[in-house]
Amino acid sequence: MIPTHRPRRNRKSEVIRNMVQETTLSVHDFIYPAFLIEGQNQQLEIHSMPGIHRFSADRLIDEIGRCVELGIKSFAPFPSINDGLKDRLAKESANPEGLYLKTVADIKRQFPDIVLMTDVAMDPYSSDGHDGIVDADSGEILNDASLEVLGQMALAQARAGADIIGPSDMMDGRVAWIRDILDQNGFSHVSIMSYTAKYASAFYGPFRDALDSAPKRGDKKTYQMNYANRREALRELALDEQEGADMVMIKPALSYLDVIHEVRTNTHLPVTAYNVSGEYAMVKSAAQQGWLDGEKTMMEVLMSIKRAGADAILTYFAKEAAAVLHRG
Ligand SMILES: NCc1[nH]cc(CCC(=O)O)c1CC(=O)O
Ligand SMILES: [Mg+2]
Repeated sequence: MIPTHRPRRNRKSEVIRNMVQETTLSVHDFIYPAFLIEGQNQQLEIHSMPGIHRFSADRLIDEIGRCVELGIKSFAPFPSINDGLKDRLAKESANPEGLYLKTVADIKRQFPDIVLMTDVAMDPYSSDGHDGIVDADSGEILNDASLEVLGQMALAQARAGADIIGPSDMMDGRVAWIRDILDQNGFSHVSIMSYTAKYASAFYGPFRDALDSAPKRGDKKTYQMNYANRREALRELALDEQEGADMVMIKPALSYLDVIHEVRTNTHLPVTAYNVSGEYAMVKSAAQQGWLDGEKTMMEVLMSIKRAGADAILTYFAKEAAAVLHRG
């Protein structure tokens, strides 16, 4: 029997393959997460994230300059805060003279046209290493008391020049709370990209190493989602839409492509995905062993996240992938 249908005809040359390609990847899709530390002229590689560094502010500004040359225009900085500045209420998070907010303001002064997305969560500044306030007796993460802290943090970030506020804390009601505080204070132009479906994931390990932000006791399962659940992501989506999120995010990305797809088909908002530290580490470590082609795997990973339905991707691969895209 001779086949009457031959899908292979649409794959017979590179030109035809490109003609019928359904999904594309561009440097505009990337948001580059970056790690900030105290000091001057510091650039320390993160052991579990080969090729990714923790930069002092001056070096981070140089790094952003290099990325801008490659066409990357969106950045998500995260601070590593000295232990002496951490406390139960994460007070340092709203200090306009602190490392994070001063650097955010500096970056915006140097690069007024880039987009800076700042992180709202207590963990980098919390002596408990949690995203919300920990009740000293019960160990419970206090939702509504945390909103006060998160709201002030978001407002301070907007004052420092943030373009997008990225609440990664998973407290209930924080999108509406932050939206209200921003609007009341003249920041109605500042966007919110909600970490809408953020799962309690082992893939955050290298990030917590980089920032020394792991929980001191317990885990994050009472606020981050159970990775067995997909419908719950749609409930979080409906709430974030109602509360005024401008964009929604799924995190992590690779083990959650079904969630990305589901969210994509259930919202008109832009959908983003966070290709997290552990996902980066997996590819890098296998590539270092010579077990995978690192570059090809990277491009396949990023394309798959777009194919699942993401409009943009937070990824540690941004710089490397931009170089590949430039090469063509
Ligand atoms: N607010 C915490 C936060 N913000 C971003 C990440 C992880 C990102 C990554 O792994 O790349 C985490 C870790 C966590 O929830 O413990
Ligand atoms: Mg929520």
